[in-house]
Amino acid sequence: MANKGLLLVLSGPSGVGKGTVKSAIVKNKVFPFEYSVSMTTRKPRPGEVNGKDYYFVTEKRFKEAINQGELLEYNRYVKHYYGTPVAPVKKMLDAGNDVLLEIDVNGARKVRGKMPDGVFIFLTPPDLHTLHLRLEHRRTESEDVIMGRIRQARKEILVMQDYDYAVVNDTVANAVDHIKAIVDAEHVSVKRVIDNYRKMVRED
Ligand SMILES: Nc1ncnc2c1ncn2[C@@H]1O[C@H](COP(=O)(O)OP(=O)(O)OP(=O)(O)O)[C@@H](O)[C@H]1O
Ligand SMILES: Nc1nc2c(ncn2[C@@H]2O[C@H](COP(=O)(O)O)[C@@H](O)[C@H]2O)c(=O)[nH]1
Repeated sequence: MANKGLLLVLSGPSGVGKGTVKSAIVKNKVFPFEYSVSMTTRKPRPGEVNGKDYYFVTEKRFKEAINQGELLEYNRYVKHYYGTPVAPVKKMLDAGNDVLLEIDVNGARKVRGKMPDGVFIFLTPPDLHTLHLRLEHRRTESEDVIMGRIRQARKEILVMQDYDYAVVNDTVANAVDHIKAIVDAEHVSVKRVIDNYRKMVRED
């Protein structure tokens, strides 16, 4: 059986650039990974595709997913629910693929509790003013929602200490380079090599 893939949890405040950095990694083929598509009750933004960016569902369906134990974690974030379907994540990891979760800090804390072997990366803005500007320039939320997200960001930045790595997204190229270095190092961490060795011996 294949060695298990790495669970990569990329978290950080809304607007810091998680999606942009993830897309740059994919576009430039920096390293291979499978993306965990989240479920949400928010409405799709222009250009977002159901099943690719998110599974866009009703609140009724989301609550059913919670009750059926379909989610690894979920959170209510500024008026909407977001959650990670557990089955595809486990399947992709078991197949030996690295899996990337792009989730908020509350969700990341819950994943840490369930899957402590994950690699937890906090993407941070150079400063809060820059974060505010990025959310404004993105033009996907009203000023009201942006203010809610900035208020949330002030709290979120304080939990950076619970992460394994902090990466400043000053430029996308820098952030991508740092994340690549982290993933490369994690692949050869002694803990991971020993875990895989033990698995190999058990299967022998
Ligand atoms: N390094 C950067 N320099 C300048 N602008 C950036 C940088 N990274 C991202 N941006 C811009 O900031 C905005 C927010 O980025 P993005 O949507 O990727 O954030 P996010 O963290 O995924 O947000 P959310 O959590 O709300 O989905 C986008 O308009 C993006 O183009
Ligand atoms: N706890 C979770 N948070 C998630 C998940 N998917 C996305 N997110 C985070 O929600 C906010 C808002 O996202 P947006 O797409 O509306 O801008 C952002 O911080 C995302 O990272 C999830 O499955 N679980």
